[in-house]
Amino acid sequence: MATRNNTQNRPSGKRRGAEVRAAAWLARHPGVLATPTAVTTSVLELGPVTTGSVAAGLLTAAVAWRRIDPDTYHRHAAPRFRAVRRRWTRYHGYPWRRNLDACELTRIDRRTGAWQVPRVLKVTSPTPTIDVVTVKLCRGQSVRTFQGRRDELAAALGAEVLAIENAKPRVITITAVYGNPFTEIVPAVEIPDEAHEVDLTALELGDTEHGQAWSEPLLGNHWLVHGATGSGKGGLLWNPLRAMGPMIRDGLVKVWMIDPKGGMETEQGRPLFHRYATSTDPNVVLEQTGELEDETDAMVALITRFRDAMKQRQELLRDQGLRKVEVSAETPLHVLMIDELAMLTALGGRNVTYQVNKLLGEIMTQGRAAGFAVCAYVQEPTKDIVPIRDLFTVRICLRTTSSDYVDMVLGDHARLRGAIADEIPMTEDYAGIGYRITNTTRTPIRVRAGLVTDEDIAELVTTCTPLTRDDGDDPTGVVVPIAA
Ligand SMILES: Nc1ncnc2c1ncn2[C@@H]1O[C@H](COP(=O)(O)OP(=O)(O)OP(=O)(O)O)[C@@H](O)[C@H]1O
Repeated sequence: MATRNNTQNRPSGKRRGAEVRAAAWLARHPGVLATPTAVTTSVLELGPVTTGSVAAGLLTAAVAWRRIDPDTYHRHAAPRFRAVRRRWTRYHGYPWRRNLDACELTRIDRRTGAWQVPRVLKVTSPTPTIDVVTVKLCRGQSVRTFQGRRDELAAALGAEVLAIENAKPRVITITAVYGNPFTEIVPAVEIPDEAHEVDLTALELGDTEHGQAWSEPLLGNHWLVHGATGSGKGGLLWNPLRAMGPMIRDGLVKVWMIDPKGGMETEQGRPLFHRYATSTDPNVVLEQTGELEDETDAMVALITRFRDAMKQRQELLRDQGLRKVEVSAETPLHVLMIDELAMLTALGGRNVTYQVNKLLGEIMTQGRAAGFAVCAYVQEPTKDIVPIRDLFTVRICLRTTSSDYVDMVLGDHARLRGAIADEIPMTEDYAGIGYRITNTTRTPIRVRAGLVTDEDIAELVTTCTPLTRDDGDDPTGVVVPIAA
């Protein structure tokens, strides 16, 4: 019985007629028919002059949009124009068939003898150097067929690197990266002269691959920065400090720095910090009560104090009937920076892990309106290390060691949309390069942080060390580490 059914369901071995195939193709590409039809109708009905004027008007509008507001143009219009152009020039017709054939990714149907070419369903082009191509496989192919020919296909397409993933049954996405848009080092961001020039809702960090300034909001946000060792996380610690330097100097921003990696990265900036704790410097642990027994306690104590300060601020706002803080010398923005959160949450022991996660959860759920922000830097973004991951509102993914980490940091399907941070080469030419996701369109954008040298940090310390020091006398007698 089964055999008979199989025989009945088997394809007849005959190809569909050419006119049926042409109709199916047109149904899949309605624009091919609709565009010339619309143009012809317009010429016949309105005349060539009016049609030409409308076309010229649309072109002028696009050019004007690009000139007047390049940000929104690059976010909304450019990816669409680019995707259409690339679809028809790179991923269609003869060039596409020839490339796949050269890589042995086409098939000959053994019954009909028809040449089968995996069909492009969709092309998106989130950035000028990244295309994401959704492809329907031929029967008998799998994602592994393509993954096995990845290098050959990259070479045939002229791409630097490809990432190939399953999207759904018999459908894959090919993310093609065409070169490094950052051929030159981006310098450290400028330190503004005065506090009023600082915009806490758009702190500059470097460049986007569109050649524009890359900024992120800190006020009302929490940052998660992920990158493998040597990926350039330092730039995302120092550039924001430079961008808000005058506010630190004038006491409008207070930075609480925790460096569980022994202070190698942050020691140079110590005079800038309102509070400071490292894992190795016993001098920063002042024990008045004898409660602080080791460096880890000092770091946990510092987070506790940060939380307490937030609670006090909440009370103040409640008393004043305010729901949100206005940054001022009386109510500054407090920023807790933790360089390598894993040292506290994964490696600090069960008690420390529990305390730190609880404190951070409390701070991050309640601190935004009160003017308390957290910036955490991690090499591994798994749930063990960052269980409170979803509370971070700004996330940046530099070079990473695992493809799984990309979605953990940037959100579901970020890698499918083109953020292949795991394919960023492990060389210094690519340090500081990573991806962020735009909140409006959810498309990934490649960014590069400014390179902050020791001289740049020294300049920051010289020009922006706070004018007055608040040594933080604590009525409880627990003295947390004090900078400088
Ligand atoms: N934005 C950048 N542009 C160019 N080169 C950079 C940039 N950032 C860092 N680098 C280079 O990469 C090296 C490593 O950077 P960095 O120390 O910031 O990495 P990291 O991610 O903090 O590493 P780790 O986690 O091991 O401390 C630096 O010494 C510098 O030469």
